[in-house]
Amino acid sequence: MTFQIKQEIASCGGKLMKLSHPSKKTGTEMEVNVYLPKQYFHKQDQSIPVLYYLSGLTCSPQNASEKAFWQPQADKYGFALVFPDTSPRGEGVPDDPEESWDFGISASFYVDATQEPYKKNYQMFSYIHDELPRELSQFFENKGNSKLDFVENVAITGHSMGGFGALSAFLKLYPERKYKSCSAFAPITFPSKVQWGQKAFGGYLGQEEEKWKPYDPGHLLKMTTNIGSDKILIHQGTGDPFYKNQLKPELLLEASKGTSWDGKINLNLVEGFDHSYYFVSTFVPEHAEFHAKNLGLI
Ligand SMILES: N[C@@H](CCC(=O)N[C@@H](CSC=O)C(=O)NCC(=O)O)C(=O)O
Repeated sequence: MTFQIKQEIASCGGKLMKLSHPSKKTGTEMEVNVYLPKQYFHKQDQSIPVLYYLSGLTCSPQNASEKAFWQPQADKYGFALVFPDTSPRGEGVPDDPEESWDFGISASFYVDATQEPYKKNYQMFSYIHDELPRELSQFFENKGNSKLDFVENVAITGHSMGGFGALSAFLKLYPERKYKSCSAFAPITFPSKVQWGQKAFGGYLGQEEEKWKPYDPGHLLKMTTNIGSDKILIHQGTGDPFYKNQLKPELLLEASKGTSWDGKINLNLVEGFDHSYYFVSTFVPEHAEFHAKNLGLI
């Protein structure tokens, strides 16, 4: 299995690679964008770490590649970026029976579905955190002057549904500390408690709430122990139309009380910002610095 290079675009000091590959996990062709920072093009002594960015509902790998302005930050610190897709797509992939944008295609919630008809293709957790990093490592091995580390020295972030995906994966895989750091922009923080999450978890995982807990940051905080000084960085705009009914970061803080994550969630409520990429791009430099520190770049 390998990647097809759909497009290579010079961007900032590096290059954005638009790739696609057949995924065993989803049974579909998956698109993914990878930004190679300027450091990649000059021989490095150490492997270049990778930041994974998970996008929100309705997105493809293009939204953040075009509008989040991560690329100058990747060049500044020397990390690569991976922008995966938000769901499987294509012929035969089941979508939302209600034809809404909050479930189905481009709304996978990054879980491994257990329910019909979704379980065949919606294996996004395994795809993103296992298959994709392995495949990217193989593809980039022995290419270019520098090594890229897609597996070990990695961090994760995301926006909205993708913010949830980042928190969920960080905490779910925390015992092995797969991701060195996690941040999120306007994430869905406690999906079991809000309509978007209940619909998605119900559809992909079934109606039994117990089955939702292993993906829900609000529960995962209680199921995994912070081993030291790890912090989670979150920004949330107060002018975001989804803030009070779907995102609810205060619920996550409440859930962290009395756990090893108490005081470790750095929630920044930012006055007036909405849910758009104007908001995301404003705070990308702060998140980039946070991850660069945790990836040992500064
Ligand atoms: N189409 C919807 C709006 C959908 C939306 O706001 N999507 C966000 C993520 S929401 C949570 O996951 C997004 O990132 N959109 C892409 C973009 O480029 O802004 C509506 O009609 O309200």
